[in-house]
Amino acid sequence: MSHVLAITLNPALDLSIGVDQLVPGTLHRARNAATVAAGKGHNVACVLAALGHDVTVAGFLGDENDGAHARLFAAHGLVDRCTRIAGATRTNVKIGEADGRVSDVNTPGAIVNDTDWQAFMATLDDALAQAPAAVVLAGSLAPGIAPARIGDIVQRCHTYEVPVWLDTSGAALAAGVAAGCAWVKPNACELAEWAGVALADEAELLTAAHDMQAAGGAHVIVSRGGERLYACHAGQLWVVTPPRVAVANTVCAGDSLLAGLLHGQLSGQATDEALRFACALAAEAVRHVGVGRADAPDFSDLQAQVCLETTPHGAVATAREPSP
Ligand SMILES: O=P(O)(O)OC[C@H]1O[C@](O)(CO)[C@@H](O)[C@@H]1O
Repeated sequence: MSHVLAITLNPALDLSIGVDQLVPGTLHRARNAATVAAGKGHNVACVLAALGHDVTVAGFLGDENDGAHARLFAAHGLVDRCTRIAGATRTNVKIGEADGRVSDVNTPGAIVNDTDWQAFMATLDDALAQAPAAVVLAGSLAPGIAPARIGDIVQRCHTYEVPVWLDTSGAALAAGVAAGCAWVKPNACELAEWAGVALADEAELLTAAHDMQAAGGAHVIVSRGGERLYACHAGQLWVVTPPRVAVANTVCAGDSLLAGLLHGQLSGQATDEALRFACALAAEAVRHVGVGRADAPDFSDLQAQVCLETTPHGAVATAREPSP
């Protein structure tokens, strides 16, 4: 198995609250509530560790409340290289309704100053010198981190010849793509924001994905919630239809997808096999709070239910609905 460095520049404590139905402006009595240590890179790290990889985590954690993250890292055997900063790691609120819909309120996070940044970059150099097989750079930027710094991280990874898997949004996504990443995982909204246009249909979405490849994302996978997703990889367009599952909580689906795909690549799986595994892992994740589990008893069935189609890049406009 491989060694991976997972970077989360703005981690969070996720406070998940279950209500029957969210009615803005009214009092809700929650059915349940739980707080877990999270953040996109950390979630990816947990999945990869469960799949047998050796994972180091880096980024920032507030020194006032790092206990939950430290316990998470210990429980998953993650090597903790996170830079402690003054203040508290943010809490993000996830309100889940009985029908599986989730409303997210993601807060800004503790401020990262220049000294914190220099400390982080020194740690990054150290971690890259250990020759990880890949770097995952995922999530939003904490206040104080300029988007251009994503480009600095990617460049530093190039110096050590380590491929970067990027999952972020807005100006940080643009900076990361421009610096050149191995894989980029925008969702459809993030891709539209990057392209600067509303993506009215599938053809426009695929054009934007190919533009992202041309701009520096060598391979691009576009996630679309429970709908079929698209992967532009090695001259092919892959159209992947997920299995239908009862949706309980969608929060970690994208992180599970990215981790599953990276696991497939690191394990030498063929593209179709890796996409099938990743898509099944994302579907498994939405059945409960938290990341997808490949040890779920019906995981092979989920994999078998993933529908894959492929066409050459030139045929993007004709990507079809899967056969019934
Ligand atoms: O960094 P962002 O984009 O605010 O996203 C953070 C959120 O994303 C998640 O990692 C899920 O993808 C949550 O655990 C977390 O609250």
